[in-house]
Amino acid sequence: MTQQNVLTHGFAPNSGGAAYDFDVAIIGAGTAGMAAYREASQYTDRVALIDGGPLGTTCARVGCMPSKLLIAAAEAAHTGGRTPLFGVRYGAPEIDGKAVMARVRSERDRFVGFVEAAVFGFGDGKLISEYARFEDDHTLRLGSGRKITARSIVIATGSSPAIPQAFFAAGDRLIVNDDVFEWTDLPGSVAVFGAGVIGLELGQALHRLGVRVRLFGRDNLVGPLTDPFVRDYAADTFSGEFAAIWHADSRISRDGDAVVVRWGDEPNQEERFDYLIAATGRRPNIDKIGLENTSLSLSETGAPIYDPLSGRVGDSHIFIAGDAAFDLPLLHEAADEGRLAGENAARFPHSYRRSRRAPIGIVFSDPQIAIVGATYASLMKRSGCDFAIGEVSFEDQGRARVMGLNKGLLRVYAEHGTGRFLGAEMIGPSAEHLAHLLAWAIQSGMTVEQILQMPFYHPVLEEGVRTAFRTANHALGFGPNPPMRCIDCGPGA
Ligand SMILES: Cc1cc2nc3c(=O)[nH]c(=O)nc-3n(C[C@H](O)[C@H](O)[C@H](O)COP(=O)(O)OP(=O)(O)OC[C@H]3O[C@@H](n4cnc5c(N)ncnc54)[C@H](O)[C@@H]3O)c2cc1C
Ligand SMILES: NC(=O)c1ccc[n+]([C@@H]2O[C@H](COP(=O)([O-])OP(=O)(O)OC[C@H]3O[C@@H](n4cnc5c(N)ncnc54)[C@H](O)[C@@H]3O)[C@@H](O)[C@H]2O)c1
Repeated sequence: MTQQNVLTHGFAPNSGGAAYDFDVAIIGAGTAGMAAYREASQYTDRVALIDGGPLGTTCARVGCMPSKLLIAAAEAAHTGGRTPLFGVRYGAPEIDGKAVMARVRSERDRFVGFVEAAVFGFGDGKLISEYARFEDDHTLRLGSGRKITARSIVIATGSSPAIPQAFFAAGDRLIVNDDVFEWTDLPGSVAVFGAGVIGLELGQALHRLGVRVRLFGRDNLVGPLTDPFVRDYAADTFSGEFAAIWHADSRISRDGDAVVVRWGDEPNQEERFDYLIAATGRRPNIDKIGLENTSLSLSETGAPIYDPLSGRVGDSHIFIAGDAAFDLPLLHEAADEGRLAGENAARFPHSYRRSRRAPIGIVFSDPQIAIVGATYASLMKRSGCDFAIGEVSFEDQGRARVMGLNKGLLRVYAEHGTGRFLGAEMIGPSAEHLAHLLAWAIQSGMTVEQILQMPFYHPVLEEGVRTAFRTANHALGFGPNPPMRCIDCGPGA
C-alpha cells in the first residue's frame, strides 16, 4: 500500500493567514474519524486527520469483520451436526485449522486494504501519521514533537480491551481478540473470560471449530441481554452446547506452557488451557491524549462530558465520537457520531443537535441475540413494571420447527395507554433480520396495533413476531390473547 499521501514531516496548513493551522483536526482515522473527516471536508479544506496507526479501523482489522469470518467457518463446521434431524447424515467434519485461519486473515486483509485505500485516497497532506495529545484546548502535540493548532477538534480515538490485573498471571498466554485473528492455526484449548458480546461470539465459534473452550462469565450476564427471562433462556441454551460458568470467582496461574484456571475447591473445578482470552469489556482510548491539559469538564472516570445529540463536549469547540465516547460502542453508531461531530466541528460555533436512530444491537452467536429500542432494564428503571410485555417462544413456531431452528424467545415491550412499541430483547433464529424489522418499527413510532396491521406471510419466522405483538396487545388490555397454535395464523404461528 503506497503511503504517498501520508504527511509525516511537515504540512502545508495555515492557508489564508487564519489564526489556527487547521479549521478542524480529527484525532483517529477509524470509522468515526473517517466519517468526521468526510463530513467536515464538505465545509472546509483545512481539515487534518491524525492517526498513529495501525490504520484499517478496529472493525475491519480486529473487530466486526474477522470475528464474523471466524463465525462463518464455525457455522460451516456445525451445519453437518444438525442434519441428522432431517434424516441426512454427513461424516464428522474435518477441520483444517491452518486453512480456517488463512481465510480469516486473507479476507480480513482484503477488508483492511479497502479501508486503507479510502484513507490514502483522501488526498495529499490530509493524513498525519502520528499520535496526538492535547497540549491545550486548541493545540495538539504530535509524536514527533511538532505542534498543530485547530479551531475545532474531534476526538475519535476508539477503544481498547480492558483487562483485569489478575489475568496477567497468565503471562504471554494472555491474549485479546486482536491476537486471535493473527493465529496461523487453531489452538487446542482456550479459557474465554467475559460472557459479553465478544466472549460469546469467539467462544462459541472456537468451540464449533473443535477448540476445547470454557467460558467464564460474571454476574450471570449473557451478552447485552437485560431481560431475565431471555437471559436465562440464553444461558441454558449455550450451556447445552459448550462449557460455560456464568458467574465464577476464579483464580488464574501459569504452569509451564499452560494457563491454569481454578473456579472452586473441588478437584474437578480446575482446568488447564493453551490460552486465556480476555473479553471482559473495552475502555475508551482517552487516558493518554492529555485531556488533563484542557479546560474540558470530565466525569469521575475522566471521560469528557458531552451531548450525544451533537457530539459536543460541554460548551467547548471539542467534539467526541465513536468508541472514544463509549455511549454505544458499535460500528454504525461510530459512523453516525463521526458524521455528527465532523459537521458540527466544521460549522463551529454554529453546531446543531440531531436525533439519533433507534438503538439496535446484534450478537452473532447461534442462536443470535438481539436488543432493540429501550432495554428491559432501562424500562424497569424508568417506569417500574408499568409497561406491557408480549412474548413468543420459537420452540413451537411453525417456520422455526420446519427448519430445525426452534430455539428462542422474543419479548416485546409496549407503553400502556398509547400502545407504543418501546423495545425488545430476543434470542432466536435470524435475530439479525427480525431485529431490523423491530428497530424500524420503533424508529417509525409504531404502536402494537399498527404493527399487527402489517402483512405477514406464511409460514415465516415473522409470524412469531406477530404472536409476540398479539400477546402484548392483550397485556395492553386492547384485545384477547391469540389462540394457541391457531390454524388461521398458520401452524405454530
Ligand atoms: C472483536 C470485536 C467485534 C466487533 N463486532 C462488531 C459488530 O459485529 N458490529 C458492530 O456494530 N460493532 C462491532 N464491534 C465494535 C466496532 O468495531 C467499534 O464500535 C468501532 O470499530 C469503533 O470505531 P471507532 O472509529 O470509534 O474506533 P477505531 O476504529 O478503533 O479508530 C480509532 C483510531 O484512532 C487511532 N488513535 C487512537 N489514539 C490516537 C491518538 N492519540 N492519536 C492519533 N490516533 C489515535 C487508532 O490508531 C485508530 O485508528 C466489534 C468490536 C470488536 C473489538
Ligand atoms: N456483534 C457486535 O455488535 C459486537 C461484537 C463484539 C463486540 N462488540 C462491541 O464491543 C464491545 C466490547 O465487547 P466485550 O464483549 O469485550 O464487552 P461487554 O461489555 O459486552 O462484555 C464484557 C463482559 O465481561 C464480563 N466481565 C468483566 N470482568 C470479568 C471477569 N473478571 N471475569 C469474567 N467476566 C468478566 C462482564 O460482566 C461482561 O458481561 C461491546 O460492548 C460491543 O459494543 C459488538
